[in-house]
Amino acid sequence: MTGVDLFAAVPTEVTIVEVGPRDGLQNEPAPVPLEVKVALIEALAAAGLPVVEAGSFVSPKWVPQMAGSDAVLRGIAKRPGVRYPVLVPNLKGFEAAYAAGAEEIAVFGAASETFSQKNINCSIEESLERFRPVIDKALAHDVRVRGYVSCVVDCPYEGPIAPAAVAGVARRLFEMGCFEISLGDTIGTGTPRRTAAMLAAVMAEVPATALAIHAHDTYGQALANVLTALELGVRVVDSSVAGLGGCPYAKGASGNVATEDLLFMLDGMGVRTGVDLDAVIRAGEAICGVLGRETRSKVAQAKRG
Ligand SMILES: CC(C)(COP(=O)([O-])OP(=O)([O-])OC[C@H]1O[C@@H](n2cnc3c(N)ncnc32)[C@H](O)[C@@H]1OP(=O)([O-])[O-])[C@@H](O)C(=O)NCCC(=O)NCCSC(=O)C[C@@](C)(O)CC(=O)[O-]
Repeated sequence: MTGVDLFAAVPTEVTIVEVGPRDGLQNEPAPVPLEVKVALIEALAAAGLPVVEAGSFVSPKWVPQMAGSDAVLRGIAKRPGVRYPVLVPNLKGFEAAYAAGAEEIAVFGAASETFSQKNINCSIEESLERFRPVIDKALAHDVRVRGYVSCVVDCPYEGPIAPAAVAGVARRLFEMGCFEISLGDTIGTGTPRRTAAMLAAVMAEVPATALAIHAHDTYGQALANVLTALELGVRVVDSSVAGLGGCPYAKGASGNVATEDLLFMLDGMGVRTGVDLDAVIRAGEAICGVLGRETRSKVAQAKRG
């Protein structure tokens, strides 16, 4: 095997999208104070993370943890060159996000009908029709739009999801003007071969350069799935500091791959990210201290000794 580089296709540079302050904190049982959210976002940006998801402009009746995202967005001392996207489900959310200074938003759909109903109270088709004016308005105001697709491998209600269904939703969002499509393995049941099959179907519709992988680590498969995506040409990876999170509408789902663990793998493979692992570990310790919980990052645990 000497001379064969198994990882020749892995990009030399990867962009990490830190989703902990949104995907992580949306799932906390107790509300997290504004100043804690602001401090977390600022610490993550200071660690070199180029994209830090800062909140969600959704109904506070549905996700009370994300109430006050306008104050968060206004409260953070924004660093030049760092992006602070927020989730937006409809025009009402866009108006509020734009008024709070959002320069990037993310609309979020699903490849599963039942998950779409449970998460955003409408069918996949209705959601796409709802996103269209949001995307149009955002682009008219020079606001970039990312698109999420949930349940790209399995749905907590329907079971396996056909790769073609994922590809169809991803293509529609891309055609509507999303610059990037983040593919969410919401309940973390994907394994590398299934992830690769899903990606192959999506890549027939959307270029790899416009894709991100969003892997929850519920079954310990996240890093393997991320590496699979990188080998197939994906260059953007979502992750969550301390592995915080889950989805309120996917019972039992745990957090994304921990940013610390992702960084340890990428650093070890010589892939550039521009992110300081030790600074992320400190940010993770700080938020876990406030939340009164143990980090889910194996690297943070190991380094603590
Ligand atoms: C989409 C809706 C609003 C539909 O919810 P609905 O009940 O069908 O909406 P509605 O238009 O009938 O409005 C109901 C009430 O909500 C209000 N409302 C309506 N819109 C907004 C808004 N934007 N901001 C604030 N308030 C809003 C609206 O004003 C009204 O208030 P009322 O008259 O009853 O007082 C609701 O289902 C919702 O907010 N869902 C959000 C669910 C969510 O945030 N899920 C977690 C994020 S997705 C995720 O985590 C997965 C991901 C992205 O990480 C990837 C992965 O891992 O798979």
